[in-house]
Amino acid sequence: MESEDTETLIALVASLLLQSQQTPSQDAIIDALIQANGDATIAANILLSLAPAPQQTKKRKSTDLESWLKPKYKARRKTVQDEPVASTSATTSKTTASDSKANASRSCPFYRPNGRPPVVESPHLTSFFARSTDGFGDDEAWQEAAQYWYNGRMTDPPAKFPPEMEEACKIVEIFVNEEIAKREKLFKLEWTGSKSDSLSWRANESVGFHSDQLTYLGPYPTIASLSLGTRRTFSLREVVPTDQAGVRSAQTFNIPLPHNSLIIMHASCQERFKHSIPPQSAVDLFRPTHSRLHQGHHDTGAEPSSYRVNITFRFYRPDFRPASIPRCQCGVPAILRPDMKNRNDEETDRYWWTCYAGAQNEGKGCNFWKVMDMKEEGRGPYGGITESTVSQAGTEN
Ligand SMILES: O=C(O)CCC(=O)C(=O)O
Ligand SMILES: [Fe+2]
Repeated sequence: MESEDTETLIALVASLLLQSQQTPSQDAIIDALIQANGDATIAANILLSLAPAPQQTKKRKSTDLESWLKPKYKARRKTVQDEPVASTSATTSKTTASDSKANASRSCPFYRPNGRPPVVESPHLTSFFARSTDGFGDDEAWQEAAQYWYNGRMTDPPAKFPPEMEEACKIVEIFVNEEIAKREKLFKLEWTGSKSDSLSWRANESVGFHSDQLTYLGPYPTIASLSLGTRRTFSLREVVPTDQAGVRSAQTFNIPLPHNSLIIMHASCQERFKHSIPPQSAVDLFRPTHSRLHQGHHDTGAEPSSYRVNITFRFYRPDFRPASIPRCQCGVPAILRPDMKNRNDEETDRYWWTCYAGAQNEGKGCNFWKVMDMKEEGRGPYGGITESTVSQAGTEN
């Protein structure tokens, strides 16, 4: 029994119950499996014999779970795929954006992810905005790309930047480009300017350790992230390459993000670090300096609150335009991830295109996996945005 995979057992019990149209909670299934000593058929029968009554979810002592299932159960819930490498890849700053930007975000539609995302546990509300037809001229391809924001799930077209966000975006762009210009080291694969085509808005409790997917951003992106409201901590953890694993351990940097601060994840941050907003049992209440009244919404006044809004600015690169993104057998755009564990220098960097459909299908995707070949795929050139590209990216209708 111990050799059985917990996930498989749970899935087996659930499938045995399909006919009965019973959908017991995962805890109830685990409970029944414990009672049945790991036999899925017996566990299913136990659940079937229980009327849909409260006993069904009755929990055993946690020590049972601890001793028998917890290690595997925990692994399933693990929020990271790789283990924790080094360089200074992020800068923070107080921004000049005013509190009114928070007001703007309150009018946004939002999406609450259903259930538990399989890779990153992130209890937050999130919404995505795309800059009005800023997708390089005439097509709305970037709008389509943005539709896959929610864990690979196709959604309605994203909202366009409201005027307040457009204003905030322009302030952030100037600031980010000044910071990029100050940096001495430029990676060969990085772009030397940044223009934001998309905004994602999150009202967070926490976000698990992850590196942002590079699908439409390409390698070595610059990502700027504005924090409004309650101060939280931004954790940055190195991913130590496999060949250095025994030699040094991962470093974690904890960076406070007070209200109205901007953190810039510079080129190489997504390749070498994972970031998170860890859960906090106690937070300092944010005391707004003025009323947060917004048209059509309940006036929350200037009451202290534990609310935090994060607005992330991303530049969708033209050489990663949606039409050029490979689709897997599931018909969903593949996602681009760096090989974080096997990178020692830029020359040997590798990126993978992989199936993302599983994020919406209980982990069941296809086996699509392909190393990105920048040359063959016609991507680049890198090392800078030409003047004409900048102005093209900046075209607004
Ligand atoms: O809330 C934050 O500051 C981080 C959000 C984040 O990591 C993301 O949107 O990818
Ligand atoms: Fe992120």
